[in-house]
Amino acid sequence: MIRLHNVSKTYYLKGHRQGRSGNQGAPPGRDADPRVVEALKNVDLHVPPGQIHGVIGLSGAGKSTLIRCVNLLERPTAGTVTVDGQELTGLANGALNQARHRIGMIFQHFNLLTNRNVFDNVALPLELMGMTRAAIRERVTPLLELVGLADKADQYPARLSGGQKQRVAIARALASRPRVLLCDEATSALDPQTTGSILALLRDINHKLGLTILLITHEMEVVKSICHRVSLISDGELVEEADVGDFFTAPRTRLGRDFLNDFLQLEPPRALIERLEETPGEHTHPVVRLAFSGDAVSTPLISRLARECGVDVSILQAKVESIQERTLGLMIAELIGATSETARAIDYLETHDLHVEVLGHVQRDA
Ligand SMILES: Nc1ncnc2c1ncn2[C@@H]1O[C@H](COP(=O)(O)OP(=O)(O)OP(=O)(O)O)[C@@H](O)[C@H]1O
Repeated sequence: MIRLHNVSKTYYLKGHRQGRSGNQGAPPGRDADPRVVEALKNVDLHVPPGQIHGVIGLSGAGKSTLIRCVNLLERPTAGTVTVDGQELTGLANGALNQARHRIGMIFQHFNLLTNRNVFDNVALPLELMGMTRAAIRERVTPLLELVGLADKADQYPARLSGGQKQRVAIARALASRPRVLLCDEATSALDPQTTGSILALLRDINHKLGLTILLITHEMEVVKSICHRVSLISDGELVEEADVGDFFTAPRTRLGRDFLNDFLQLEPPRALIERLEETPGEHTHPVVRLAFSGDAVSTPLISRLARECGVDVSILQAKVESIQERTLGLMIAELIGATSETARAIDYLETHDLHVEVLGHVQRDA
């Protein structure tokens, strides 16, 4: 439904004269011109119909640029953008405006018109499309019901809460019956409870209307609550992409692990971190992070480790998370035993579908 192929976006800041700096396209490094910002670098992204896809990254990573390239609010410097089978990067302005009717967008700060009431805010895109007042009413009324604001049609934005404003923005984004909804940090200005209700609404819309949703966020809670798939962006590049359950079980990049550890607050105690050594020694035992889902959650693996591998397990931290339909167990533990026994224990865990990450090794008698 959404396909970005080799998309790059470079901003040339004031003072830079394109084509004369001599380092256009130069790899970033000591000679890179600070007036040239490579906000996106060769991004490939595919979001199939009906998927909720989250892009997460730190501030300045390129999230906003990425989502704005999808409806060409920002025109990519290179690469192609295809939405619903139509290559937008190849369209002239008139055709692009038509194509944009199939792409709704919501923003962090809602972007409502303060001098229009709720009904008229939602009606605006339809007015611009030239629809009659009667047809507009027929379209807007059920949308206000869908977002739970049927009784607020005559209110002005100033008298609405943040969550209600975002509901109006969602109804407005849906007015032209888009196939795709882009969400630019849509819950970042909302408190946790309101965030939850807006995410539930987005999930509901995805389900009821089969709408494909691409969202950008810096909040793992958003990814955990509604995304099917997640991409990580760092310094303009997509560095990791995974199903959300797999990402929470075993992120593949350092950035992914940092996001996850920050979110889960599942780190070994500080005193232990200070004693962790990277390589095993003669008298060390491993400290591991275990992630398990499915049947493994309810299997008494820890007692079996003791019985079958002769290894004692000292649990330092543990939690169970629900990632949509999936239950995920996470644990930080020391495996105490002889080197050959702890190695066998790790093998045993891996063959029982646990993801094992060795965080380091500590001296046995320390
Ligand atoms: N219009 C612009 N002109 C010049 N540079 C820009 C422009 N927009 C973004 N940038 C730069 O591009 C890079 C990516 O910015 P972008 O806003 O896409 O990141 P982000 O991940 O959305 O960050 P945040 O979460 O803080 O909004 C940054 O270095 C930013 O300074």
